[in-house]
Amino acid sequence: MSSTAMSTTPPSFTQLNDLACAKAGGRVLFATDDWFAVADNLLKGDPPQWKEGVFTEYGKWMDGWESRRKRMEGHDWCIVQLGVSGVISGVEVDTSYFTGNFAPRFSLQAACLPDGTTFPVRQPTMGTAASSQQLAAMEEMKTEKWTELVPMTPLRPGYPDTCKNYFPITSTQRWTHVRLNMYPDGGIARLRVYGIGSKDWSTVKNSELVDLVAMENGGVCLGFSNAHYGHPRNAIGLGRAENMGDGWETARRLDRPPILKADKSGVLMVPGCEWAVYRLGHPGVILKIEIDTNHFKGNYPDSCRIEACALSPEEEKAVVGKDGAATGKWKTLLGPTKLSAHHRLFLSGGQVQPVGVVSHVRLTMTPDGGISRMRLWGFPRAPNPAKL
Ligand SMILES: NC(=O)NC(NC(N)=O)C(=O)[O-]
Repeated sequence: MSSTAMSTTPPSFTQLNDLACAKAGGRVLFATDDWFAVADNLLKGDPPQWKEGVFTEYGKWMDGWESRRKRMEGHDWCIVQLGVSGVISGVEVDTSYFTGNFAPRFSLQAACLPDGTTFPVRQPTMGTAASSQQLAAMEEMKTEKWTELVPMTPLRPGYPDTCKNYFPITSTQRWTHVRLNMYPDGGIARLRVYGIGSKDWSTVKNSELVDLVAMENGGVCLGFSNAHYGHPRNAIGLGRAENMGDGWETARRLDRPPILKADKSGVLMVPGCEWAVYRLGHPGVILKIEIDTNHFKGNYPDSCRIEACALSPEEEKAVVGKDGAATGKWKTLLGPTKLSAHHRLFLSGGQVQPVGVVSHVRLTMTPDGGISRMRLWGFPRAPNPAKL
């Protein structure tokens, strides 16, 4: 089911979507002990912090999940409902700043629980632990449904060079929940569950417009030229971006001419651009596009364009990782389009080119900057116009 090999350089699965983060709707449903710091901190999107000399009523302030030193039988664990259910390719267990108090061992289980599965009401509160009634209620849940993805494995302490613990996962099943076990107790700063969302497309009607690239619908970023300030996977995240950090933002390109000039249509004449390639959650016909530069006010791109094509899995392998994801198959879906600051641009009709059924898109921004969201609404398969 899993490999327990740990590596220090981030493995490629960390480029996928974090299915558990709070931003994607991930939630802690149950934790055995929230004494020093509540389990909900595991799912925060921002990197863990250290606050020198800051203490709470219960102990040292810590940015993560930290249970008490156990003085009873058992071990600590929590249940996380994934924000987006899907196939998990790997996990990152970050022990940042937990040095004398990190969880020495952990394991990860997963389950695909039916909608409506209920858990005891959770009120995350420091200085508390699950009551015996709550623990008994959890026992009644058929916990044998949990499948082990990572067996009990040592973790390393939260020093800068040892805090990141990576574990690849080979299961190809769809999961809705994970259970994180700490043996016997201690602290973990962040849990990142990397993978690709999976949607039941059989329930989607031919005439239903769906954002085919959205993370929750199985879209994923496969490659990019630059993600200096923000990863392009953010552009397919849930809802509108919370702030500038929740978008795709590149560094300023250094090949921009010292004095900028524009063509007759006002598009800047610059040699370089930045790109990101996405696989759609389902091949389809794209009819409407939204490009949102929300929060990018002094750093929105001058323009963007989108190309699209249908790629087989073999063709995808050949394309991904290549400079500019070059393939002769790209067709223009959206020609060069001027963008503006902090603005939601909706495109349809004659602006969106009829390129047929496509499975992949390449979003290009010129010359650089930030795009907070890209939405590609379409039909998940070529519709029969007579039936619309
Ligand atoms: N100094 C500590 O961190 N002590 C304890 N933890 C917190 N957060 O206070 C502990 O015993 O693990």
